[in-house]
Amino acid sequence: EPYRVDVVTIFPEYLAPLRQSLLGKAADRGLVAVGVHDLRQWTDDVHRTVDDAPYGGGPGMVMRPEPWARALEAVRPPGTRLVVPTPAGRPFTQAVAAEWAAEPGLVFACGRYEGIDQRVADWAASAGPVSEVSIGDYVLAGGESAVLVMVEAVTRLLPGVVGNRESVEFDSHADGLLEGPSYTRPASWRGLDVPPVLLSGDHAAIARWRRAESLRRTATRRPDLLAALPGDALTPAERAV
Ligand SMILES: Nc1cc(-c2cccs2)n[nH]1
Repeated sequence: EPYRVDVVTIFPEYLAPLRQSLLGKAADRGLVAVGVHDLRQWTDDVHRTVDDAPYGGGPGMVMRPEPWARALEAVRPPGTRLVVPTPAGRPFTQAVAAEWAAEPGLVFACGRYEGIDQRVADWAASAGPVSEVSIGDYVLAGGESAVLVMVEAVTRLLPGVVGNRESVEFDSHADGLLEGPSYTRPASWRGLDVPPVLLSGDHAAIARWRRAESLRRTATRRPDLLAALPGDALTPAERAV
């Protein structure tokens, strides 16, 4: 029973990468099943209209509800989470990705920046969970790029998709901290040397050094993550720094 991902969009060709590389292998191995659906298939006028002017005025266009309801009724298995990318959404985080990876699958509704008629999300809630999520505080022209991001973040957490399980468990953000620097050969490169501890073979010292680098980088680049850590995440010694 592969993890099922369905995407409804007016730019189906934009989602072609979902069949490539990391996801491609996973799809070939039956771990993930991807369906991409053109919203216009569910329009009923000769011009295949999907959007209209916003009630209350304002710039841009809003996507009409009826084509969306028909598409979702056709595509969304009962109980499956509907994900709606939007700059006005709750943050999509590694923790959210892990939660969704534990479910049977996802349906994504790709809207335009001005949005989809709100009644679609309200109506869809009767057939399963609905998550309006943001992948960051910047504005895209449409949800398609956000879907590519979220599908990659979620499917790489599925068992068997990423070869080396450890590399997933030691991701940045997995322990709430940023990953520190990585190095490989040569030991000395253009006058720059790899930190000697990494060549020492002293695995306890290496683990300590890596933890310290991770904390330092998190404090420097993402103090917000540090503040959000649970009370027992840092040892008293680490908190004192
Ligand atoms: N995080 C985020 C999502 C979006 C859009 C989703 C749909 C249209 S624009 N912009 N930024």
